[in-house]
Amino acid sequence: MTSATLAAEPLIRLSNVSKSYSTGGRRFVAVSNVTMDVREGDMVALVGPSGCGKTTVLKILAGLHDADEGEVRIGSGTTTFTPGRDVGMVFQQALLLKWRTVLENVMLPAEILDLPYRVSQARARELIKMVGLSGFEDKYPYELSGGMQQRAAIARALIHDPKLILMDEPFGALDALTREKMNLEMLRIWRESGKTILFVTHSIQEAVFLGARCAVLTAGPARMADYFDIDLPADRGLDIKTTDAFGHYVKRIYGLLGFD
Ligand SMILES: Nc1ncnc2c1ncn2[C@@H]1O[C@H](COP(=O)(O)OP(=O)(O)OP(=O)(O)O)[C@@H](O)[C@H]1O
Repeated sequence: MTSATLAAEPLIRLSNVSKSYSTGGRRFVAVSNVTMDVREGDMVALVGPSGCGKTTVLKILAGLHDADEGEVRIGSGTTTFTPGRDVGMVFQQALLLKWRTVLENVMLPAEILDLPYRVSQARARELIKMVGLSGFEDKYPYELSGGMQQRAAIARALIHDPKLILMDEPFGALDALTREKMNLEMLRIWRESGKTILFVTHSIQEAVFLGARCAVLTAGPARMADYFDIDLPADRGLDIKTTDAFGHYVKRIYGLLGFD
């Protein structure tokens, strides 16, 4: 294989992945037909209604669940991948430890992974700056707004320099204006960190605004309906939401979800 071929290899390849759960003696398809390549450094949005299997896909990628069928490959000829070390996660709730300061919360994965303390602390301070929390290093979670808590959670997800960031509705609990602001911040953080990010959302606008690519999942039946590039400039501002191109993608997703 040539180096050009290796460089073009996706970081993630999912082919026809499906997963069922057993409840009350019955099998229930949580997600099926998931086929997607994720290039290193892309931000990919997974959008769909409640119960369509978005979190299940993230859990499979995090190594928390095995797929029942299909191929799951993470890593490439040039990039090794160890789920316990190479995944950073951000959830709908920030889940900060209330007895730890921002700096101590951001340091937590570094402590768990036993990474060198001084280097990690310097990195934590850099990340706190990158997520816009300079000056709040020694504050406790109760002293932060919801948006600030999510910023700290994002810094915590980045502290061990993971190759893949999985975000499950990270801004779902924020008010609408804070969410818009965090969307802008998220684009900046993605550009500055260069990370590969999978981002789950119920919001079609958020998916189109943040995604370099977008996977649309449907419920009943739970399956991946489509996966396509969002061909908008990487350096997007909120004004892009009023453009025809943005509207075209929003309309496409509404159609896939049956809102024609
Ligand atoms: N551990 C489990 N055991 C049984 N059923 C489960 C389990 N986890 C998820 N499910 C079911 O599988 C389906 C897909 O769940 P999943 O959490 O992946 O959906 P989702 O798209 O992330 O939903 P939401 O947007 O509401 O978080 C749901 O119907 C859910 O009830």
